Amino acid sequence: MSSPKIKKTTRIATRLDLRRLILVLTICSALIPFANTFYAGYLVQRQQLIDTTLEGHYAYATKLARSTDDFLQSALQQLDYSAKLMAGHMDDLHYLGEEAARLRLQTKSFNSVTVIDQTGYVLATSPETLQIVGKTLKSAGVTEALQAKGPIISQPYMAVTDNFIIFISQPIFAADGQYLGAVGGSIYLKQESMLDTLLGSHFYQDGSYVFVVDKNKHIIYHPNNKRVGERISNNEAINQVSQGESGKTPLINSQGIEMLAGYAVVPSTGWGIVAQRPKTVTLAPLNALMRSVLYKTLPIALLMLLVIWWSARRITSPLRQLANGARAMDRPETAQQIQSVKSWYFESQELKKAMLRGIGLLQRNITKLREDVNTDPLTGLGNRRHLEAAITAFQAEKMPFAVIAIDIDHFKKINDGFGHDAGDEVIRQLGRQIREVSRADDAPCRVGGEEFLLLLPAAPLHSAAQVAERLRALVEHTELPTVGRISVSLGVAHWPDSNDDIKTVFQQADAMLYAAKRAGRNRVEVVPPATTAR
Ligand SMILES: Nc1nc2c(ncn2[C@@H]2O[C@H](COP(=O)(O)OP(=O)(O)OP(=O)(O)O)[C@@H](O)[C@H]2O)c(=O)[nH]1
Repeated sequence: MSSPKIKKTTRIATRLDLRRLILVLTICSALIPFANTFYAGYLVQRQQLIDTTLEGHYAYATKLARSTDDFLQSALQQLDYSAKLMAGHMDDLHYLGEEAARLRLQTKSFNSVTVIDQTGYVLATSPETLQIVGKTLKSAGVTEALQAKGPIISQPYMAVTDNFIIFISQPIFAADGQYLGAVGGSIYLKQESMLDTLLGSHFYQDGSYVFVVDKNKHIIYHPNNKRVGERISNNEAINQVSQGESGKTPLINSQGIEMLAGYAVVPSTGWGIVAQRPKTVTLAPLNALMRSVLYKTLPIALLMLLVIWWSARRITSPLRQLANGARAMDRPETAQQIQSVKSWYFESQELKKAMLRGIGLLQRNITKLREDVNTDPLTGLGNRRHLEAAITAFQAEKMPFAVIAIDIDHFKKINDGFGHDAGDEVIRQLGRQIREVSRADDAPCRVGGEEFLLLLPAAPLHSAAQVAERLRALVEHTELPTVGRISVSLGVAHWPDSNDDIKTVFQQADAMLYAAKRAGRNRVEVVPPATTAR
């Protein structure tokens, strides 16, 4: 009884023949390393690209922080120079206006310039269109400047002119050191300003951009100036830079977009400059490159698969044919089929040879077995099964035949007098003699202990009677080593001449045999013509 496990294994083996197995193994051994190398290569290049981009943005943010710092220092120096000139002309409003205009137009550092006295009262402006001359300003920048009585760069705030600005100012002192007021330049954060020149001119067209935040995480510069003034708290780069840290990091920005950012602090103000680029934009060329590599290598990979599949077919084809042959080893035509298998390589040749040897052996054994089944082991003549097969064949072919029934006379005495082995030898000897008088087509059979039948196809009754007589005489005149001379009695009949019914013909032959016994043995009795049907 086969176990479920063996059944399952057989089912799998039936589904998975050698060709499929080789194909699966080839795909695994060729395509998986190929895919793995391809993917690993992609990952390495991707990481390199990310690292290079981060490094580049960090270097860029650092450079911009330094330029911005230089610009602010330079702006303070320009204001300081003007403050010294204005110190001697605080009551000359025309002069102050001229100097403010020169400062704004020549340096182009500021969107506007304002001169105030020590109370915040506006003495002069450029441009004059500001319309704040004569007003006392209380804005954050002005208040900070008046309190500091020194150079300041304000935090961004909403000015009286309704502009979101940064106010940079220098104090004005008289020659005797008396504080007279301040001259300040404003940078309008939501309009075109020096910051655009400084930061926006470096704006990449490849998706990279720069923005600037103050210490409180308010945007003070952004390429989209609608975002100026916005406070951003959930951005890693801004968090770092507002704590005075410079560096680089991948991050998800406030809009939920993955970015690669470099950031640096402007030392004089604590502002943070962030240069960043969307990750997808950074990786897009690499993805395109990998796609192109894939498209170019795919045909080669497919060709390789095809070659492997074809080779697998060539290798497995003889094995497959041999396996089919192995399933039908008992059929006579299998040897011919296996002989025609083209075994083009050593292993299949050896397999083929071994199978042919095996089939030869098997078929010899089968033939021998078939013969044994129909043969009497003592005499080598046919047995009762052989007799029946012969009768069936003659009947089918409508082949007339004669029957000779043969029995050894007084065989019991031979057995009793010389032993069973001697008796056996007598039976064997009679077998040989029956064969001696038979033709190749005749069917000599041993059907009982010392009873024999000889069927003679196509032999008429009188010919069979002659054969019977020849056998009788042969036995009678043969001297046997142990038992000496013996004799046999024989009865002869014919089908269909003696009777149409085969069974009756055999009974007639038997009856003739016993008639011979009764008549004194060592005789041949033939069915008399009166009992023949025709
Ligand atoms: N040695 C040997 N003896 C056998 C074999 N088969 C049957 N016998 C013996 O053959 C004998 C047949 O004896 P009977 O049938 O009485 O006939 P008979 O002695 O030959 O006498 P008749 O036939 O009347 O002449 C018996 O003693 C059987 O035991 C066999 O295969 N070998």
